[in-house]
Amino acid sequence: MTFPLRGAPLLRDPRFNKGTAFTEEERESLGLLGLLPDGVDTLETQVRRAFTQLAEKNSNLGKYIYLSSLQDTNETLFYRVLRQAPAELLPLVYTPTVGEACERYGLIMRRTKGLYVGINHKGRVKEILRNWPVSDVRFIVVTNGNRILGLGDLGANGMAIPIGKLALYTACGGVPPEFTLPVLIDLGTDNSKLLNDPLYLGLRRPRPSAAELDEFVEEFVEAVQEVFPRCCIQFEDWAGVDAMRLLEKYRDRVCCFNDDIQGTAAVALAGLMGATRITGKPLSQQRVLFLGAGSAGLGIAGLLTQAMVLEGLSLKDAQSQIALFDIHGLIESTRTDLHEFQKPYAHELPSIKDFADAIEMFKPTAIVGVSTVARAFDRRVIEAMARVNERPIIFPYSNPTSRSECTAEEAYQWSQGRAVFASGSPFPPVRYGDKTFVPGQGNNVYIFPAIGMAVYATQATRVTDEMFIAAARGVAEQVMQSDLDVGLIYPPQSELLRTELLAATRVAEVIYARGLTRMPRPDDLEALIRAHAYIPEYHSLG
Ligand SMILES: NC(=O)C1=CN([C@@H]2O[C@H](COP(=O)(O)OP(=O)(O)OC[C@H]3O[C@@H](n4cnc5c(N)ncnc54)[C@H](OP(=O)(O)O)[C@@H]3O)[C@@H](O)[C@H]2O)C=CC1
Ligand SMILES: CC(=O)C(=O)O
Ligand SMILES: [Mg+2]
Repeated sequence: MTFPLRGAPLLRDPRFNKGTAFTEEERESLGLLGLLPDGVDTLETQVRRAFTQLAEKNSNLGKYIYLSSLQDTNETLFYRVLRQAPAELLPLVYTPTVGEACERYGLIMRRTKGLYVGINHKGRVKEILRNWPVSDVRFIVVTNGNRILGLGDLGANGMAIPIGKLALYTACGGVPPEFTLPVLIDLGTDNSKLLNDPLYLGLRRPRPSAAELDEFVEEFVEAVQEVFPRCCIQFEDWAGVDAMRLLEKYRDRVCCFNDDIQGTAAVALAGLMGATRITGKPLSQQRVLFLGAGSAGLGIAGLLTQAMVLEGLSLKDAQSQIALFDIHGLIESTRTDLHEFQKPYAHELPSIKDFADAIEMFKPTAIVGVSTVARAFDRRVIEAMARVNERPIIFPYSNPTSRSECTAEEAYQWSQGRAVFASGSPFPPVRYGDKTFVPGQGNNVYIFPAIGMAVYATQATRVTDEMFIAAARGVAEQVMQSDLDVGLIYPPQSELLRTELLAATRVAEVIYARGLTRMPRPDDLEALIRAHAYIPEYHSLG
């Protein structure tokens, strides 16, 4: 059978385009003569050229735009480049640079990617989904742009987040890119700066009520079930209250998960598992104080208590070892402004308005920053942690870097090199005394691609918390003593694909054990996962 695409349209198709790597024979048979310079490159030469071009861009946003254009032009080359240097390129296609890309999306836009599902097209969502050129979509990452990283409401500019997350499904989890679809549910924005920006590309209307939001999301979820029946939906960067409500509504009804709640929970759990190997205290003896009590905080608290229960604690005891502190102070039993999902952690504690005071009172072994508030872990906070712990666990998880609750340098300096540290966005190694610490990145990027791969390879029908615990264990088990020796509590990012394929295997074990797929169980799950992993290489099209 002859290949259906030819000539210029083939060069414009990122999935099949090889650019200068089309062979002489392919150029003859596919109508490409004269459309390319004479030289025939190997993929390796193209990779070398791409890295050289990338190095010539003198800002991170410039590098982001370059990589985004590469994705639009030649998908194989794009993923080959990402796979070659994940640790170096993740900060460009993902946090922190993706945050800057979202803030300036109207300006940097070249070619559109993904689907925009606008509330102005209510009643027509199926029609919009059918406009997507692929009929077998397996993964949608969907945001409404209302809580983009820690940057707040960025409206339709939030599209860069699903695009970035799905690129990582492929780069770090091995999910073939043709099965992925980034979606922006455009409900308008309350961000007046965007509404007044002539280059803003989203719907210019205020955000709807929660009831209207729910009704439109219901139409979307129903439409996905009909148009893409094998699709798993990943909710991403919704405002906390919406995120919690939608997850509760859909988690048992369709194949879906919320990355900010469940993915973040699993990466925090993996981090704590790594930290226990340094501090010598098991999970069941950890006391965790959160700054921020939204989707990420409550997600982590929930999964952590489940993991503590698996270590033998009662649910009540596990919950008593967790406390949350939000914009109004410590969450405690006399507070009358709490959401239902916060109440299990509203213990009989004094009313405290200062985070460092809360540390002195609660004596946590770990603090987790999911508040979006830059520098909230100040010197007093870190020193308080260092006073009540020999090895204080400090996790400033807010993204991007500009929202991090502290830097790695601050955590190590103010704790005299005793902190066990990981942050949502990356920090370079820190020298303290005669030791160099390598800060880990406590980011759900260690988890969602692994969940995606496991769901894809097994055709799972649901995503459960138990699968996230398995993913966390799968990541934690790959941390080497040599990593811990330099303070690194996650596997190195240079090995992300290998790490996530193994974590995916652990998740697949749960999927089969719980009957969450109708597929027969193969003997070798690791081989199943490996066989499904996308490899960025050219195939003969002649
Ligand atoms: N590292 C990772 O993998 C991940 C990191 N994150 C990051 O975590 C952060 C929060 O995300 P998420 O939980 O989804 O967001 P939410 O909006 O759901 O929650 C934010 C929470 O922080 C609280 N908060 C705001 N200001 C303060 C303050 N000054 N002091 C104390 N608490 C405050 C909010 O209180 P109130 O509601 O009362 O305003 C709310 O409880 C973001 O920066 C995000 O990028 C999220 C997911 C994954
Ligand atoms: C990492 C992530 O999902 C967030 O910051 O929202
Ligand atoms: Mg997120």
